[in-house]
Amino acid sequence: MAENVFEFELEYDNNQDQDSNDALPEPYHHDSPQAVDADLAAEEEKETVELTQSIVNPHARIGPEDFELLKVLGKGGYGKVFQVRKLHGQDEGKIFAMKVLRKATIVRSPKDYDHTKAERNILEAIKHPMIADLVYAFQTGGKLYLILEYLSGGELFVHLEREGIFLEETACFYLSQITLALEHLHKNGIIYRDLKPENIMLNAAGHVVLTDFGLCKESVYEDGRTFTFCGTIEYMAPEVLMRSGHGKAVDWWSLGALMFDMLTGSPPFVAENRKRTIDKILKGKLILPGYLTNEAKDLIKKLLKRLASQRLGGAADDAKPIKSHPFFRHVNWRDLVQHRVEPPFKPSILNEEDTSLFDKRFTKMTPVDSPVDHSHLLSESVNNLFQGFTYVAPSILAAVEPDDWNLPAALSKRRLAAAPAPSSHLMSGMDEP
Ligand SMILES: Nc1ncnc2c1ncn2[C@@H]1O[C@H](COP(=O)(O)OP(=O)(O)OP(=O)(O)O)[C@@H](O)[C@H]1O
Repeated sequence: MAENVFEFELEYDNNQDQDSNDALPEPYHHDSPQAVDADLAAEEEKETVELTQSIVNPHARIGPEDFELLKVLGKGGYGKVFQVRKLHGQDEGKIFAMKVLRKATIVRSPKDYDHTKAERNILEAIKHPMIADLVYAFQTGGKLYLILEYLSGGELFVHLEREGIFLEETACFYLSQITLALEHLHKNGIIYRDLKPENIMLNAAGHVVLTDFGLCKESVYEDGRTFTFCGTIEYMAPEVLMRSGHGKAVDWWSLGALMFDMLTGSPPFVAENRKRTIDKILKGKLILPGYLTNEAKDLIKKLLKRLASQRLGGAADDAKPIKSHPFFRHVNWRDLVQHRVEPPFKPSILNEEDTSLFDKRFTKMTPVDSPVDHSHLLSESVNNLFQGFTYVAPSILAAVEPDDWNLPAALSKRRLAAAPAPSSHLMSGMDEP
């Protein structure tokens, strides 16, 4: 493929980008009284359910003593994620992912879902083949431990980084599975909100599974670093960045940003710093490379409409028009949800414990060579974290030295790649929407 195929400019140009259909109207400014009113109105309609041990496993007595900590898998904005093995009772020997948070709440909009069906159990609302299964939860030492299905295929975007970009057919498979997961959450009144590459994982067979489920999380980090926008912002909808009150359509914007990323190699609006990235998301011109098919261009344009009311998926029928868009014309949605469609590639893993597809900075921490008591070396907070666990792998002890615990989440290569495009000229064959 020609070298310059992927070179294109996403230059922010104040003079050209004010497409009147697409510019955000003034009342969307986050300091405006209208925006505040919208936020308050939205808050009033919300129902919040805090995830607790009694909600997730009301009948089983589960605690840290039931798990062995094997590896660190990753670190998000809110806490670390470990690979664990269940030691006793049901699921004995099975591998899970364990996420440590201070607190997690699921926020639902009651007006959006069918109460008779969904209100029975919040867990039903988040159960779906394309959403990580929450199997157990327990609380101890002021922390919440969520035991989730272990997704050994790693982050989808690790595979994308390896490939550079995906063929449209490949992207179509992943995007359609993500669409199904979002549609399910929306039907249950839940907005995912934080759709971004790091949250899209693959299971052992290569099917998409979203981690989280619109959780509102509280960080385990103790220095108050919990900002709304502490992580990746490149995939966030304009109305999220403007804090102007937002609905389900925010997830469809993120889907559009992911689609753009999968097909071109970087998110649609990137700049050298967060402020300029936000500026571009709010006002920058969307430039689509000419090698995309018309169907792909059309869907991206319709998902990246700045006004949520004009965005595909922004109406009451939510995912319906997205699923019937020509880009997805070959998708058999029924087969897809039942995992009856062969994934584009199968992750190469040896067994269910395999962590080779995870970031080695986490999984290959220098092992501490003797199983001695390291507690005197660890800070009180780290000590508390491991209290009660039957076994903590030496590599985990090495991985959570107090200094490291406070480091910001490691930047993925892809997020680093979300730097400004160096070229200052438009490549040939570029289309403008
Ligand atoms: N169920 C899982 N199975 C395997 N690995 C997982 C699982 N959940 C999360 N991880 C790994 O841990 C990393 C951090 O998780 P995650 O992004 O969900 O954390 P977080 O604290 O919720 O942060 P954020 O909200 O910033 O994404 C993921 O990028 C992934 O590599």
